[in-house]
Amino acid sequence: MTQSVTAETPAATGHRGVYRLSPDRAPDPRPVALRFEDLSMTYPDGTEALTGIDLSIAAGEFVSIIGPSGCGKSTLARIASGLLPQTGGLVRIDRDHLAFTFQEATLLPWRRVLGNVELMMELRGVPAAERKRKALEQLDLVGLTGFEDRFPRALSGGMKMRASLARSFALDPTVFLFDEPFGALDEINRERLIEELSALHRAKGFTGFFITHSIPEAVYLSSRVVVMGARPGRIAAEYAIDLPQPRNADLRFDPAFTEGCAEISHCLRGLMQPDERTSQ
Ligand SMILES: Nc1ncnc2c1ncn2[C@@H]1O[C@H](COP(=O)(O)OP(=O)(O)OP(=O)(O)O)[C@@H](O)[C@H]1O
Repeated sequence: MTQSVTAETPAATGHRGVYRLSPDRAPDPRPVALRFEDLSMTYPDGTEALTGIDLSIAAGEFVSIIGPSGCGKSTLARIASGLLPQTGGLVRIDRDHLAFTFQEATLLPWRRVLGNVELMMELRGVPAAERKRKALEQLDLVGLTGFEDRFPRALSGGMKMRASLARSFALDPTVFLFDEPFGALDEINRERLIEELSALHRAKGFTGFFITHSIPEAVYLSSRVVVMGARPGRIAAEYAIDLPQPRNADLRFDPAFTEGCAEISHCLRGLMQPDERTSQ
């Protein structure tokens, strides 16, 4: 069982749990991997999706973004990925070592699993022998060894997402953007993939930027959870997730985990005023 915020927690380890961060706190001294500076986005039809987003993510951090539907989470991820140009402010990110996974696994149906995982390396000109070795290594990491020769249609939703993750990890990304990658999966598959992603983050040390609707998913994976308010999206609150690492399935039963989820849920509900709900 993991430690919780109780009297059992030895004083020497300090108070562990989920706590709200002050907007005036000192800047993180670690190198920055992703930064939004006074970022705003207004779509051509006049929809103001984001306003005044200031957010800095340090190298190796795993940060989740949570917020009401339509608050601009996907817009933020698409701007970070470079797929969508912002209309105001700046985004700083190294896109040479960037990977992203969105809700759909987007595998090529005419390529076998191995061919799909090799695809991005092929596009970057990685020699055949090296790409095969690397693809097999990534497939092993995501638990798909033995499925290399299958076509995507013969995979479950969870397996397709695993293959998609393997394809991205093959590029050794330093920054990985996720936009609700497990949203279409059933609960058990989802929990398993979250546990595996958390272990992969620890093993590989990339910087994670994770969009989700699920508070437990965000708390499980993250070192920090950012709560966005309804449109035009802005940052409403940030929480440090100071829970033990490595994380495992037991964490979900830890009082510090459930209390942290409840607090973030409370914050989110407070942001969803009736007029905001009807305007979404
Ligand atoms: N291409 C577009 N043109 C105009 N408005 C858009 C466009 N794409 C998104 N929007 C609007 O911008 C706002 C933010 O959308 P976005 O998809 O980023 O929100 P979200 O927080 O990811 O939503 P959800 O949680 O439901 O996926 C919404 O009001 C949406 O309708």
